[in-house]
Amino acid sequence: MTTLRLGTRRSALATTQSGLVADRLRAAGHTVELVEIVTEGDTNRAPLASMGGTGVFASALREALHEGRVDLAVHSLKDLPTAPEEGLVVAAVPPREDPRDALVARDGLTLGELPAGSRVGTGSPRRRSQLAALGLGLELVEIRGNVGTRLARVGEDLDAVVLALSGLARLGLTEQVSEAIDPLQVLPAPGQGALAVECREQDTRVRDALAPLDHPDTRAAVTAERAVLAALEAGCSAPVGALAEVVEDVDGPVLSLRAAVVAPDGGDELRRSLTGPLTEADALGDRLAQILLEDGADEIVAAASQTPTPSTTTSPERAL
Ligand SMILES: NCc1[nH]cc(CCC(=O)O)c1CC(=O)O
Repeated sequence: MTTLRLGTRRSALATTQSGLVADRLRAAGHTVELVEIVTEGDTNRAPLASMGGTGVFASALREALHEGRVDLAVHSLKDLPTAPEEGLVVAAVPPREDPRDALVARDGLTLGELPAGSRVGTGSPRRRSQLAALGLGLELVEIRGNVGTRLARVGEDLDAVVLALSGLARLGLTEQVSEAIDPLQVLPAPGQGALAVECREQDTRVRDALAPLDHPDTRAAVTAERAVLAALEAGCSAPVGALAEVVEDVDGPVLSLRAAVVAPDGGDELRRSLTGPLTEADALGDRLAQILLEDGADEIVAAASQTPTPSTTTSPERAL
């Protein structure tokens, strides 16, 4: 059996995620070699939006796949642009980690316990707008950098940071989490907590090796979530949250899909939900997006794309 060359970014999270996939392939009898790929998202500290969004993480890995330098790549699914990439295929979507966002706050404070004026770091317009919409009077501060850099600022210049629980869980850092944020308050990014294992479309050897890693319930859920994003014509940096969960209905399992579109200052907020069969995940996401659009989501998305990200936003806690 020939070696499977797995392209990975070098951050702690990327190597952990790649290691998970490598372990599963090795357990199935394959030989796996990790190949490090440097992306602009890793070397450039500018806001992601100025580099074309989180797609910058995927593009260097995809280039390596196209050029045959690697045979597979593991992406955080939420960083993958929704448009399919010609010549490549997502051959496996492994079981999802917890999709929720996590609050890491000084003294273990929860969202409700953070006093007005607390400085909360997040680099994501989606988190920022939904946190602003809670009306807690938080000062939302733009941050970037890897998980370690963000966590180090808690108790220094920030009272708290919000990041993906899945990343912390994969790095074994959940003891630092003060609260897993309820999706009723902050809906996660489409695909958050899931991985996408990509390879060349024509490479049946690698496709066959990856097929057993696919988890159909996770694939259905992220398909519905990404369909919402695609139909809203919103990118990964848009203030759009979506979460699909497989729930038991009287006739068996169904997909329960929720989505939110929230203006950058938290003032305008649309939340809608739908339930449908797992086999029609794509259509379900598309229908939910149409409902959001009928109710004005396009205006919120358009306004958000014209609003430059300020370095801080203060959520409107109104005085009496
Ligand atoms: N945009 C950065 C990014 N891309 C993927 C993850 C990890 C979360 C995941 O597993 O989806 C993170 C970090 C974060 O959002 O805190």
